[in-house]
Amino acid sequence: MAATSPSLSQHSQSSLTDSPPVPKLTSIKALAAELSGLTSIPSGYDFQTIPNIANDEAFSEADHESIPTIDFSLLTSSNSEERSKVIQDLSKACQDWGFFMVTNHGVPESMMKEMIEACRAFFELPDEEKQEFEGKHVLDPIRCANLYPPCPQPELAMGLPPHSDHGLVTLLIQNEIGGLQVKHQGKWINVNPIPNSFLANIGDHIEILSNGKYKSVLHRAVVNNKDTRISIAMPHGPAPDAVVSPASELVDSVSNPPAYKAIKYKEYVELLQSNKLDGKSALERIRLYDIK
Ligand SMILES: O=C(O)CCC(=O)C(=O)O
Ligand SMILES: [Fe+2]
Repeated sequence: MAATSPSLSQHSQSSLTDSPPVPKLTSIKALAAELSGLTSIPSGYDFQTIPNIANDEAFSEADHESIPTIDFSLLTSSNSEERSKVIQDLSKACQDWGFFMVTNHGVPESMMKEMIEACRAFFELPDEEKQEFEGKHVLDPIRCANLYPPCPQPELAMGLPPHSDHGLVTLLIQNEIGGLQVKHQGKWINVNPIPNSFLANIGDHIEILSNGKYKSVLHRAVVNNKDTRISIAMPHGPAPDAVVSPASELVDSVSNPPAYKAIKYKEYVELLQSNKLDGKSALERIRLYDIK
């Protein structure tokens, strides 16, 4: 798994897709200053004009549909029944949701808060200083910090457009402001941050390795008109030259043939970049047949 070193990227309430043209703003500070006097967003930031995001699918706020929670401490419980139950829950979460909250993980709450505050302080730095930390390539080991300032017309904007993560597993910490939504059974479900928890999600390469059993699920970040949201995503991927394919133990040529072509991780990322961030296009390209 890739280690992490700091490299921070900043998202705004604009969509990160490449069209239509947006006003040139170099930093979140510039953007926030620009927005403070505005009651509506500049037209180029209106995500409803972007074909991939327009005509949005159903959105659900139903309380009963929420991301599963895994109590990490139970994974090492001395009680084997408890252990086997949480392992089953974890497997089910990876199959049904591709996302789960992790509680009782042992990372001190104070450390998680400090990371969020360090991230907030980072975004206050002058642009020249921030640029020193920028990753040069998507495969540079990164810790990706996201800042979503308040937006005057949140219903028209998108903090981060729908995508799946390309690595193995991503761990995310966030401040207390919600905004992340996960696609589940055709609907966008709000993730309500549980204090002091990590959010884990399966990336494309676990979907490949598990032959489609564990799902790499679309997610996106929406914005609001009151509070600044901060999140730090820590992606973990295979080595760049590792060739990833469905695990031989999980396939058989008759009843469960491989559903994905083998591909080198770095070639996959290049494929992904050539297709832009519009959903699961790279995964679709190497899928050999439809899986449910
Ligand atoms: O800000 C968030 O909650 C989502 C971040 C994310 O999905 C990513 O960085 O890949
Ligand atoms: Fe993501």
